[in-house]
Amino acid sequence: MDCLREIEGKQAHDPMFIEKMNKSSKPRCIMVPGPVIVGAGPSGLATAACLKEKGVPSVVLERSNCIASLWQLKTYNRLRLHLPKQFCELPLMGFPSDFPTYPTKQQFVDYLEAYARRFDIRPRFNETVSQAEYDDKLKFWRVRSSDLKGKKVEYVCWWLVVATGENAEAMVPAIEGRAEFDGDIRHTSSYKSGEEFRGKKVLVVGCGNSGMEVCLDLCNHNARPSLVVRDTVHVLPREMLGRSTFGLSMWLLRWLPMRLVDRFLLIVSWLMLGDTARFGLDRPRLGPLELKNLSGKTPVLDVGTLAKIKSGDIKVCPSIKRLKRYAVEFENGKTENFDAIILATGYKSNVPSWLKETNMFSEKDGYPRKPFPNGWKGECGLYAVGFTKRGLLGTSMDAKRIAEDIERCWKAEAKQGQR
Ligand SMILES: Cc1cc2nc3c(=O)[nH]c(=O)nc-3n(C[C@H](O)[C@H](O)[C@H](O)COP(=O)(O)OP(=O)(O)OC[C@H]3O[C@@H](n4cnc5c(N)ncnc54)[C@H](O)[C@@H]3O)c2cc1C
Ligand SMILES: NC(=O)C1=CN([C@@H]2O[C@H](COP(=O)(O)OP(=O)(O)OC[C@H]3O[C@@H](n4cnc5c(N)ncnc54)[C@H](OP(=O)(O)O)[C@@H]3O)[C@@H](O)[C@H]2O)C=CC1
Ligand SMILES: O=C(O)C(=O)Cc1c[nH]c2ccccc12
Repeated sequence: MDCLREIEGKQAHDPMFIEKMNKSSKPRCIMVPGPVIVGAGPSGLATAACLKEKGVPSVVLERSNCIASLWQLKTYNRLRLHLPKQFCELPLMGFPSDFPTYPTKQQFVDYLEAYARRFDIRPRFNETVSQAEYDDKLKFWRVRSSDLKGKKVEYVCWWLVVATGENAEAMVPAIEGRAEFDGDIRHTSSYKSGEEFRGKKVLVVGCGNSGMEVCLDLCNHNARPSLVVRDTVHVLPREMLGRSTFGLSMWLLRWLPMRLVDRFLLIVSWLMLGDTARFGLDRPRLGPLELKNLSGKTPVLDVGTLAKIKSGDIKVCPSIKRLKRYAVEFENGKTENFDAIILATGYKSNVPSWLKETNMFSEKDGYPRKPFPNGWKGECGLYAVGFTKRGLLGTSMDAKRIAEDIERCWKAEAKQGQR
């Protein structure tokens, strides 16, 4: 017996054994009276704040070690909001009045930190949700998370709010010959500044807002960027007629049909930017707002990149065929040398990797199946915030609706409890 006790005592101090026990033993179970919110980005914070204001407590789980990890850890230094601040504020607390129209990334992060403090939202950091499943017998959600050491916890709750975002994972395309290329290849989510590419020839793949702005940043740091454009794209000036293009569009949409507003945007863009097709940027057949509405594809809001394309500082290239040691062969048969490649190829949702549910969320793209504005609510207490392809404005709408809906059930439960 003493011998067993001695082994037990030694094991209690053996990190290898503790690690093994943590991994193999049953997860600790925590009953949560209110909803569990997965993700502490703007969407998770907005939902937690709206719930808090209605007296509903929640638990926020975040895989990273900070709030708004997309903004703090995965964006480049020169980033600013590209919609004016009044279209990007979260419910219940506006931006400080001394913020500029287009706040910098740091200002936006400061605002979110202040927002979390104001509503006393304290996410559980370094907890990655690996599985969430509805228990049909018990009528509860079971949400499993694991921390950095592999220690598992199971949260049991009535409501589950998915706030993991449209940008949860980088989209990295398979490119033939990738292993052969000897230069640096990275996604925009790990690009900070053109400083480290000074003097280098860099190929930027993808011409969404990230790709266009990274090219400009590279130019400003005396690197030599080329841009792969494989499809059509709408480039609009960020401002027109002394107003933000986005604000002006929203205002015009109150009076005019979308097609007419699109026509207007295209005429003004043509007057301000010229014919973008002349520089290798063909426009889609549908107008910018109609395309955004139908497919979710965001128009590029130009902050100076187009001028650099016109001046020849940024070269436009076709799709990549394959990579070689220090060169890229393009679909048109031409080969050119490059020191580095930056993939500005976008992001994807990670919901299908952890949520065991397929009625509300599509397994294909990890977005709610129901189109806007009905995608926020599923069955059995399941909700989605921030999957509308409408930026922070969409987040605010979802968060308010979700909090109202949960509040109704919460109050009904409380009444039943009193009886
Ligand atoms: C470069 C860039 C600029 C943008 N600029 C604008 C803009 O100007 N205006 C605008 O309206 N929108 C903009 N957007 C859109 C963007 O989607 C929103 O700004 C916003 O970040 C969305 O918030 P979110 O909380 O839904 O998602 P995120 O900010 O991505 O937050 C989701 C959180 O969930 C966490 N998470 C993911 N999976 C798990 C898991 N399994 N377990 C636990 N936690 C998890 C992530 O770590 C992350 O912190 C921009 C996006 C990008 C990429
Ligand atoms: N200042 C701001 O506020 C900024 C906002 N954003 C926002 O962040 C979100 C993500 O933007 P972003 O990172 O640009 O991603 P996007 O998804 O908007 O753009 C990705 C681009 O990459 C292209 N692409 C994808 N795969 C390939 C490939 N294999 N070869 C060539 N091209 C490819 C796509 O082309 P195709 O269309 O043909 O698929 C598309 O043009 C958007 O909502 C955007 O508006 C981003 C940066 C700045
Ligand atoms: O940054 C984004 O992509 C957003 O989701 C917000 C946004 C930018 N430009 C737009 C045009 C129409 C609707 C939303 C946006």
